Amino acid sequence: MRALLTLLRDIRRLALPYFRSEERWTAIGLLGAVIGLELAWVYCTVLLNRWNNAFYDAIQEKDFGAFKHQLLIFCAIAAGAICVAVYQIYLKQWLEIRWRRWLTKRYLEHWLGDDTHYRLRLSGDAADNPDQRIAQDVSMFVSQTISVGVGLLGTIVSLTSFSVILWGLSGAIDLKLFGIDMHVPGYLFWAALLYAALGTLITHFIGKPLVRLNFDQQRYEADFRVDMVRVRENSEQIALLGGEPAESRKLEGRFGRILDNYFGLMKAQKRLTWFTAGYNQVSNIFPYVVVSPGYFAGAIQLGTLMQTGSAFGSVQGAFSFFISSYSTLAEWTSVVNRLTGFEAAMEVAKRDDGARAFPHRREAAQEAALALADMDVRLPTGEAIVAVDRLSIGKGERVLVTGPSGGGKTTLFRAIAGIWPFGTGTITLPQDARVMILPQRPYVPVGRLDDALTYPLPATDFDHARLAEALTAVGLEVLVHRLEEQALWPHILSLGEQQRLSIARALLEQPDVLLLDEATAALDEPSEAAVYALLRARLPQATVLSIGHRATLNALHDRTLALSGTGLPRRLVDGPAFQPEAA
Ligand SMILES: Nc1ncnc2c1ncn2[C@@H]1O[C@H](COP(=O)(O)OP(=O)(O)OP(=O)(O)O)[C@@H](O)[C@H]1O
Repeated sequence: MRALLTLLRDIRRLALPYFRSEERWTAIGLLGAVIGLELAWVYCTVLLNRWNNAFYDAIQEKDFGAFKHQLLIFCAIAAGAICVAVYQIYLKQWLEIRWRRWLTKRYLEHWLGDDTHYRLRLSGDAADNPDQRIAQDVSMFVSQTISVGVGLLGTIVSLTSFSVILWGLSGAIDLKLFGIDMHVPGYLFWAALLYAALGTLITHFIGKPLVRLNFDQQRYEADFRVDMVRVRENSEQIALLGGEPAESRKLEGRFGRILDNYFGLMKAQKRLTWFTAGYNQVSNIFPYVVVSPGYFAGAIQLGTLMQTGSAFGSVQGAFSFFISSYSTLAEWTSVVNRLTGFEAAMEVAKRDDGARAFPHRREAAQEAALALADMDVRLPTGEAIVAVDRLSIGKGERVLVTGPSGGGKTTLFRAIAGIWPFGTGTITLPQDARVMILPQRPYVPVGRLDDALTYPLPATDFDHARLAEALTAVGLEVLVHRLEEQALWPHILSLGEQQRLSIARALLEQPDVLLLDEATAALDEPSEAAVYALLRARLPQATVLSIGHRATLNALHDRTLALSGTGLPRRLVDGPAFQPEAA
């Protein structure tokens, strides 16, 4: 019961925001229309039920005139029912796609805002496969919420209408139970209720494992898909390393989980279908078995038998809503659980953001380009890896940061760039200073080269001549005529070319603080020196902090910082470049 209440609360929390959003009037209007059409559908079935009585009476009486008249009435009811069915599906789909558009946009904003996507990755497996949550779960949630919600409403209305009809058609019955004489009015209604309640209990008992199995199935499918995308993205490395057998083993393992779970699903579904299919078959005949004694005793006409049978079927069918929709409900429950988990994980990631460990203070009167104070950079496990007591770097200064591999240099840069949340301390920058970080392996999006060059700004923000000039300055003049070409640039460009491209990006963006994390490591030494000379010439005001291991970098910088000490945390101090001990 507690689980049901939690589920209902989760559904409400996921569904309500759309109906309170700026689109609320269209949303409410569409929902109202869909509900109205559902009620119209129930009304058609009530009319058909009444029609049953007159139609079968006409047959029994061999009254051809009445028979023809009833056929005409049937055509009118059927025409109405067809229109209702067509427009209900159409408007339902309309509501679905609008709701999905709104919810997808909202999730994308949450996921991509405040570095949440990165923080979710840092926090591990809290929300597996966000892509699947946004692409598939949102769609399933919307369509299933509408169909289950409207279906449930239709069922309740249908139940009420047919219960009244059935109660009116059904006489009272006198029973002797446990030696007590009982007078049961509307006994057919109670018979339908008992029949359906028993069925529902058994269905729930048999079908319970489906919720978990559906949840896992979606997760395993997504893991399998993501691993294949990784193979595609790293196909060159895999081919070079001859990693195909390893990948194949891994993918087969992933698929094995899908398979095992699917077998579980099949077995659970089979068990459930044994019961529900049998139940549905019995349901076709059960009402007539219950009502027929009255007919054979001559108490009721054929028309009344047919109408009562159909009303009984409708009441029992409505009571059995749970049975007929169990698989959908199970799937819906797992979708709701996945989306709730995703929202909760994003909330946690954002809450970390609220208590951001490294507040970036912006001060108008700040003299230094970058000041670090009392910093304690930590790993997600809480272990401190880098400490900075007090450090001030002047405008235009070129600083080389050195230290042992794995010492925490990149992590320190992440903290300065504002994306690393673990640790304490203060980072102070001038009011409008722009910070840009260039990693060793730059992100080069697929698409047009000019968009890749100016990423994340659109290429249209720059004129062609400027882009061509930036490319030429970094030695990529051969690419100038391909600026508008769409291609898989991350696979086409060598790592050195990608590093040059990202230097060109920095020339265009003109940051105040430029962090180079081994951003020129793929270039030969003279080319690297040329790039640093270019940066000095083109960005003379920019403060440049570089991480690098080459001794030649010393001469290209004004100052050197080193991570000192052997134990953790290592302290960042002014001093000679870190020298690895000879092995
Ligand atoms: N997301 C993360 N989760 C857990 N540990 C991490 C994460 N990122 C980095 N680390 C760990 O932090 C330590 C420092 O890593 P970092 O990349 O900052 O080192 P580095 O000094 O830049 O190394 P290198 O010179 O080899 O590039 C490493 O032990 C690394 O495994």
